[in-house]
Amino acid sequence: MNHETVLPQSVIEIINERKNLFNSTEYGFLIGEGGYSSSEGHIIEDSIISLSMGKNLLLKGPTGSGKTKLSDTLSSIFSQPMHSINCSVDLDAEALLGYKTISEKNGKNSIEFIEGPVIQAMKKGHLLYIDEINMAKPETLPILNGVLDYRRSITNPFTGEVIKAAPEFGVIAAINEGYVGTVPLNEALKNRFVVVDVPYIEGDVLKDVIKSQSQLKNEKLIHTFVELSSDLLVQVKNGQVSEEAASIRALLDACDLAVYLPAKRAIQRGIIDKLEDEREKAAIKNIAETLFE
Ligand SMILES: Nc1ncnc2c1ncn2[C@@H]1O[C@H](COP(=O)(O)OP(=O)(O)OP(=O)(O)O)[C@@H](O)[C@H]1O
Repeated sequence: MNHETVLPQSVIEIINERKNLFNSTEYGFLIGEGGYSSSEGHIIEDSIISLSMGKNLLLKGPTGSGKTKLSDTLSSIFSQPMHSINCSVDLDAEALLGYKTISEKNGKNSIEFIEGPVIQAMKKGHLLYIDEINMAKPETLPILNGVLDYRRSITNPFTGEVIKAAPEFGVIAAINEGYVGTVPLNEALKNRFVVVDVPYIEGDVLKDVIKSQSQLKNEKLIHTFVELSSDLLVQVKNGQVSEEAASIRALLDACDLAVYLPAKRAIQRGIIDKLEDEREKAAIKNIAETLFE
């Protein structure tokens, strides 16, 4: 069975309201194959409602849990292009807002400002996706405080231009708490978002995601990979292995490889060898030995 999420009437209405802001008429009410899937319907519903009401959305979940997929799905539901920022310690105001450059026109040099993702998304009324927001240096992001609160505006420090966001502008950020290199998100910044947890999917929903996103078509193997994932999640909950061991991204890699490699070798390459801790690796190898021939 394909798990398509039929959006509740209230959500369809709010999308319809919001749609009046756009020219486009093309968007899907069914989130089907290839889109974000979850047995917890509230994840998609709450995200849509929050964005529709002009709230900033913070997706919180471990690596490979579908945060980017959910953002892409929201972008297609709203028929709204998305501008992305990948945060790192090197992220600076220029990477967010844009930079000045010298350009030549009719033999004359002039200084031109190339708009960055924040200003483009604000002016065009697009979505802004801020990935790994807790990887940025704490002093960099406060520049966005005015963009993220009721003011929805910023004074571009490079040009002096005051930019007021178009009404349909929306912000989605993603955070992977506890991951190496992350810093706790500044309270004032966190306070400007509504938070939606994005956990790893399990069971039939996971089976459908494997079927639609992996090249693996062998039903029995797919079933066993779903069991593997469920066992890994138990180990994560018991603190035996780190959260990323149960990443859906890694699982999909292993499923793909299992089309051509024996399953245990596919798991070694796709899941085990991505980890550092020898005890963790041995624990997962052990589970794989018991499940796969
Ligand atoms: N619930 C889900 N529905 C559909 N696809 C999913 C889901 N969870 C994970 N995936 C798939 O797993 C892979 C990883 O997902 P994605 O890149 O969205 O994770 P992420 O949470 O953004 O990871 P990271 O924190 O490392 O950036 C993608 O191929 C995505 O399609």
